[in-house]
Amino acid sequence: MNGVAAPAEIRLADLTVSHQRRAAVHHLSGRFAPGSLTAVVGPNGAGKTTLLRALAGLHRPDHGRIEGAAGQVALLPQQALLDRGFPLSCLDAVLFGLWGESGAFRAIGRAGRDRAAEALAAVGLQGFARRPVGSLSAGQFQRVLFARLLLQDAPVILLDEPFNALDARTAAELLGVVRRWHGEGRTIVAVLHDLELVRREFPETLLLARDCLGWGPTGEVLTAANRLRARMMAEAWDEQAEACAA
Ligand SMILES: Nc1ncnc2c1ncn2[C@@H]1O[C@H](COP(=O)(O)OP(=O)(O)OP(=O)(O)O)[C@@H](O)[C@H]1O
Repeated sequence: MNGVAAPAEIRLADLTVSHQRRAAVHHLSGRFAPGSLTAVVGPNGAGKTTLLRALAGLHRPDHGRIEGAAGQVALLPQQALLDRGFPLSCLDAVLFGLWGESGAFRAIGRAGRDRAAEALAAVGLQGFARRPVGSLSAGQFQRVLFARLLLQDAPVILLDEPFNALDARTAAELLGVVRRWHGEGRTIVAVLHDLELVRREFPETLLLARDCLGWGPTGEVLTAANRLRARMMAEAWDEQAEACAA
């Protein structure tokens, strides 16, 4: 990594995270080893996005603890959850990545703007600095969000459905960026639905169905029996059930 601190181990201890008192992640314990590359998979509503947001410090646990993540993490949010209607240039969108360094209301100097332009170029968006993000295709916008992660240069990178709805070329190029981050020793956690991709590229998998159904080497976790259990749990979810009191 370019002078970035090595990632610490991230430990989850009996973690429960809820929305409106309904548990989305339920008593989850385990660890992301430094430099590991982990896929988080599971049915719709399994708590995957909620877990990533909790790791990023955006959602407070109801119960249990997350250790080792504070100050280390950069998050790629799910594109479908972002509003692109506001007037913002690609360069400014990338510069948001420097907020942690500069503070929200401090001027960003020439060096920061140069780094943002370099990050745009690194994801194939030379000449896009002034383009409004609202005018971009889904693939171009995802490249902008990856450029922002490049600028953040964090030891731990959280990716929420990073390749969803992308053309094959963009997906392959952004996968190349993820491989490079992994090669640099960063810890990477990615929410994914494409199990072929997970089997091919991700050595570790966490299978979530609000409860943890498996966390370890991908081949051992993504068994037919575990996937069936995840589907059955999803079918049985009681959306009115409240978070357990423990
Ligand atoms: N802001 C919210 N307010 C209320 N409930 C929420 C909120 N966000 C998520 N939930 C609920 O929490 C549960 C887990 O949602 P989450 O988005 O974490 O699942 P997911 O595994 O990422 O799903 P998907 O694969 O569909 O993106 C779902 O039942 C969802 O409806």
